[in-house]
Amino acid sequence: KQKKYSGHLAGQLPPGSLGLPVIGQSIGFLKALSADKVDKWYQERITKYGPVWKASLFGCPTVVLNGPNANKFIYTCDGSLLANSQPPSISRILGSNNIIELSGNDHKRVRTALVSFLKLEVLKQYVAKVDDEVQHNLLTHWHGTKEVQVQSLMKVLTFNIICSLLFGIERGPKREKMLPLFQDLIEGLLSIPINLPFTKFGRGIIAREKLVPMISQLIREKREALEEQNQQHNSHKDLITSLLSIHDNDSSTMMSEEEIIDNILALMVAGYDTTSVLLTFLVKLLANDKSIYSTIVREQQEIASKKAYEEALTWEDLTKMKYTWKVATEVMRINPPVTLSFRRAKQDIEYGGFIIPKGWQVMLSAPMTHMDDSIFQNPTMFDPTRFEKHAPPPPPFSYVAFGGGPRMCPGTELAKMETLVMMHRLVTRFNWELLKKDESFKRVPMPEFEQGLLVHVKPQKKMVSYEA
Ligand code: HEM
Repeated sequence: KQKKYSGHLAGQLPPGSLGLPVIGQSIGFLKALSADKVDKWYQERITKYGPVWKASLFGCPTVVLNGPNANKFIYTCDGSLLANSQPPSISRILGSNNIIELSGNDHKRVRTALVSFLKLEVLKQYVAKVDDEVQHNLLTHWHGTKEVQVQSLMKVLTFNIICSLLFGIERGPKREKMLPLFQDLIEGLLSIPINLPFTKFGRGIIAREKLVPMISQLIREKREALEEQNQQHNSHKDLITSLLSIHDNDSSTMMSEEEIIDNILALMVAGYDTTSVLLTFLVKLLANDKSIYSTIVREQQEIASKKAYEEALTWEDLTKMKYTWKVATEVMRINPPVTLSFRRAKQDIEYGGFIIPKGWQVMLSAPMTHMDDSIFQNPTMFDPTRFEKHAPPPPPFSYVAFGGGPRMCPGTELAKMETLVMMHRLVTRFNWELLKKDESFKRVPMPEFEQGLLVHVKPQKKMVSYEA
């Protein structure tokens, strides 16, 4: 029998167990997460309790919701009912002004400013820049080596692209100084918040303290450059310049310097691991599935055949990579890079006949819908034709690799651009084989391959002649 909730809304708490004090079900959950079996962990509870149930996770009573309607409810819910809620380590390291922490008008304002650079019409101009970073990455790290660790190289690539496009930091010592600092910062985000110099959290704080003056200096330089320039000819060379140039109605800049710093850090974190994970899964898939590999190669060779060897890709070329993107979309259906989303009830909420009390955590098992056989037939089968034009599109809020609603990933177009350019250059320049056919990965919470996905690489003929 369910306990009655005696808060201001009368009703029942969802079924389920809160387990032991503090620990709750966190250990079992983290174990399932690490083994990439969270869907099984959820399914056991859904079978037992139904689609709305409670548990205690990360020291907090939590209601877990499931299904497209639940996804829609959480993704589109007003911020005064459900707010974004992250562990305290995240806001301490990324700063309290970062977009993930904000809600209401502040969220809208900061998001509008970021999207004014990240939207497709603007990003289209930067395909050649992304291509330059991709070609440089391949020449530096893949060429001339027999064995590569794919995941770490994909991280170097996404870091470099973000440095170039978003921060306007070109190749050189500044980037090299920043990379290890960003890595410490990222490792500290999901750590136990004990601030000592040797803990992950402590190292994350130290990294923030070193990065903030570097970014401040960058902002100063860009502000000066902007003042010297004729404003009318300002062509938004990077995100920071763009943020410094856009103004509110009262002509003050839309974001303060503190806000720019916190959001620069947040964008780096949001864009670095996610896209590199997708690229790593793609490399693995293409090594194991010859039929998908050859269809992608055909699509990419067709584009390459009309261009000179190193000629930069254009936006138009990317629009012809439809099959490659369907494959990437299906990769993210089966292995979504982001699987956990947390919110917090700002007031008592009635949902599905139950009460979610104020202050409780609400967790979205969003990608459960990716494996729901009433939505995606034969869900464990890899089938990019699900996303063909003639196939019925999945119902709203059931494919949620990029989230949904007003907080849907604003980096989708950038992630797509990076993925398509890298896949084009990889399949037209290299052949590769996995050193371990089924190298597994853990989710911590992002997928990390045990050996970083080791592959044996061989440059294709043209690359050899280029070398000569
Ligand atoms: C394959 C790559 C990516 C995937 C799968 C992905 C996935 C997601 C998901 C699922 C969310 C929503 C989380 C929630 O509602 O709780 C999100 C939010 C976000 N993503 Fe991405 N992302 C990717 C790449 C990027 C890139 C390249 C950037 C920018 C450089 C970026 C920036 C952001 C930001 C700033 C948010 C927070 C938006 C807000 O709260 O309004 N992401 N992403």
